[in-house]
Amino acid sequence: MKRAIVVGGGISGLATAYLLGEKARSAGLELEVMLLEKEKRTGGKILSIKDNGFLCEWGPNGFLDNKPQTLELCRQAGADSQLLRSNDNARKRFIFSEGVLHRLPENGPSFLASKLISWPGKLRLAMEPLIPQYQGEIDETLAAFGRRRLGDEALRKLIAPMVSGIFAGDPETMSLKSCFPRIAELEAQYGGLIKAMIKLAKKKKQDIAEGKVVASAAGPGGVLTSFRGGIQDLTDILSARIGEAAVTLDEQVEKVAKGSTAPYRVISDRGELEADAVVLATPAYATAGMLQGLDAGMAALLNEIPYATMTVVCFGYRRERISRDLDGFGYLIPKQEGKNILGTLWDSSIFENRAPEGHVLLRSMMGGACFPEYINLPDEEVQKRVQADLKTIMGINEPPDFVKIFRHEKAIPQYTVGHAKRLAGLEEQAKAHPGLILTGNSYRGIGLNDCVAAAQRASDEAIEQLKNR
Ligand SMILES: Cc1cc2nc3c(=O)[nH]c(=O)nc-3n(C[C@H](O)[C@H](O)[C@H](O)COP(=O)(O)OP(=O)(O)OC[C@H]3O[C@@H](n4cnc5c(N)ncnc54)[C@H](O)[C@@H]3O)c2cc1C
Repeated sequence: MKRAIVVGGGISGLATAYLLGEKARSAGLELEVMLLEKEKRTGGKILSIKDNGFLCEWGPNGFLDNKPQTLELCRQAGADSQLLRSNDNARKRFIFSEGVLHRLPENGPSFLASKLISWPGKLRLAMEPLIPQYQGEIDETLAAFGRRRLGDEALRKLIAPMVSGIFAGDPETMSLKSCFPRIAELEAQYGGLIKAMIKLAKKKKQDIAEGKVVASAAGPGGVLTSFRGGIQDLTDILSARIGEAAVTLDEQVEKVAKGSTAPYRVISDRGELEADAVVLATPAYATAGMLQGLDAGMAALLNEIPYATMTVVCFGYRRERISRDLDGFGYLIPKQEGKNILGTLWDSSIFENRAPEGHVLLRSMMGGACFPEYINLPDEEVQKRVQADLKTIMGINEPPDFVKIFRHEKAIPQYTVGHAKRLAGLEEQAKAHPGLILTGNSYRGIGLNDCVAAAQRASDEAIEQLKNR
């Protein structure tokens, strides 16, 4: 029997191990799949903590249903009946600018009526179709792209908060084509974003008229989806499907070397195992450590991928303590506003059952690539700063009734300028190691959907290699 070892039990590793087992079965391939995880639990960045009736997400709080990957995996693993869609009002998102929470406009008329962007800023945005298409060779930053196509104000108030909301990133360093490849493609294909929107809307209308199936996700980003027990249900279900015997916890892989009876030897703090295929679903810096001896060139490229820090601050309040409505998803804050937090998610408005009866749960994010030093603040200082910001932004004068603070020293990989070149280098060098596959959020997308899509590709590649061995 052949053996495949998956290292790392976050969503990427779990999805890869589960899919590998399923694909091997349907291909009639006799395969032992093993997953090694260094912590005493699976889930990686996914962890749903229940305390005093509150459900606090340590990392992600869901995935968007406008891409099919995670939904499809849930269906395949028999987890779809337990899915929980976010409330409809979670479509309403806000930006805090110049002392006011502005609703993020969703269409042309609401954009014109919004006071978020000034009239000169709106005029500059309206000129977008006249801006020539990018002809440069260099990997453009998100900031350069935003300034060039949409103007400085849109960059500050729309693009930068979005980049901090998704990547906890700094638009001045992040690569457009690596972070948002679709946007780069739209400019290349249609000559501009407004032109692309008009053409795509026309095509959608035509498709509907011709009776073709068209994605019907509510809102431009789809519907945020989780589980009643929190997003950890997803990784718990996958672990259970893979099977207790195949998942080893508390085992830290130290090295991947050439094997003697099989192509690879996986060396951990517990011993050694030989494998026909190895999938490393670990963060880039951890993968670099494992590959140092086998391929120093790959390790060097992996070490070039930086990570942003993040502090997640959960505050629970009795509902009557908050005078404003919490009808929405929450808000993001442009850096120029000089606040401590990057934004706040109104978690108990997004999903039911995130707070006990008569209470609300707010989750604020601090740090990111723009404020790396915040990770070192002690709890009392974090709480003081978040309270001060919530007072100015939401008018909450009282201290919270419930507090939980989580720190991620290496929260999210940053796809900075040069990321695509690094990936091309890794791909080239990986050709020397057939059956050694890298996956996870360090490469082609950090969303749960991206991790599951990458797991599909990794499991396909592993099956192909195993069949040919
Ligand atoms: C605060 C926060 C909020 C987020 N919000 C969202 C959201 O709402 N929606 C969304 O789609 N995405 C969100 N993301 C991104 C998403 O959570 C991650 O990209 C995704 O969970 C990463 O999964 P992964 O399996 O690739 O990596 P990880 O979850 O980091 O898993 C890697 C695993 O490898 C293990 N490991 C490391 N080294 C070793 C070793 N030597 N041996 C064995 N095991 C090892 C680790 O312990 C870990 O379990 C968020 C991220 C953060 C930090």
